[in-house]
Amino acid sequence: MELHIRNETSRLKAVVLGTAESNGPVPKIEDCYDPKSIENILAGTYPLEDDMIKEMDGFDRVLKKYDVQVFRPKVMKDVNQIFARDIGFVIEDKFIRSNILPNRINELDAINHVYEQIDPGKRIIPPASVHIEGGDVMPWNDYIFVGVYSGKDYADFITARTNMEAVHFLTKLFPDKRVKSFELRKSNTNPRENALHLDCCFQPVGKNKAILHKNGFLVEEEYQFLVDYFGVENIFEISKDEMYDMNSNIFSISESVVVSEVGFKRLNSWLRKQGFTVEEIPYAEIGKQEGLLRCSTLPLIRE
Ligand SMILES: NC(=[NH2+])NCCC[C@H](N)C(=O)O
Repeated sequence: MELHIRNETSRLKAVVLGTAESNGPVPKIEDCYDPKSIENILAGTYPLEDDMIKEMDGFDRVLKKYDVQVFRPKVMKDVNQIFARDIGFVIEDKFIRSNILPNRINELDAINHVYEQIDPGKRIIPPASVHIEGGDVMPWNDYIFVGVYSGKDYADFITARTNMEAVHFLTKLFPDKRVKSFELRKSNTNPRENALHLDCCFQPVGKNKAILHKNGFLVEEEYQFLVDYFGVENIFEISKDEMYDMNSNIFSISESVVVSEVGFKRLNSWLRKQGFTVEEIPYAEIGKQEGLLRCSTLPLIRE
């Protein structure tokens, strides 16, 4: 397989889509690794496997409608394998294995059938000191945008998944790219104050537009860099509640086609006004685990 990913929006050819099958029983609070799952468990609203399978089937259908080759992970018993995004990622022709949260380590083996099709010389395994998850990594042409948390209390945050070592690692691995990091706001307890990954508060769409949530960023100048880079007229700024609902986590099939959640009324109407084709699907049950459409995918080949 010839991998090729240069950005977030070029025409998608092949992707891994996670699976909600055998997602396991409702987790114990102490086994959760994001505050939104905890909130839903406490409220008795944690999503049912059947509902999540239906949502992911709907996503699969849209991808296939656009002739995208869709790989699925091998189903592992009682393992949450919905968020394929985080277990590895592709930049240019390289597949980088994530050093993911130890709670999620089993998820990696499930895509061995894909991994084995990749030229061994293009498989990258970062050293153990590099903490990195695909949700924090966004190739954007000459840039690689990376969400990080570098506070001294990093180890206290199960919601902090990517460290500065990861930024240095990517800088060395891609000497021709500009690696730009963004400090993200973390909370283990309040999902409205937690940018779990960079794609929970930012995502480029189309050729030159972006969805953005200011409060997800800890450093004002870093947020401002994105506003200046895309231009304020090309930015769709989302509210705290919209970030909580994961509006920045839609998914691009191409520069003109996006998959979005059916409830994202304000965002979807903005996207249509900008000329996008918006494929709306229900995905709010998956959203209760603090991940959405981008998080469920691991793009392998874009044009
Ligand atoms: N790329 C993402 N934003 N992924 C979301 C992952 C959500 C999952 N509950 C976790 O905490 O790991």
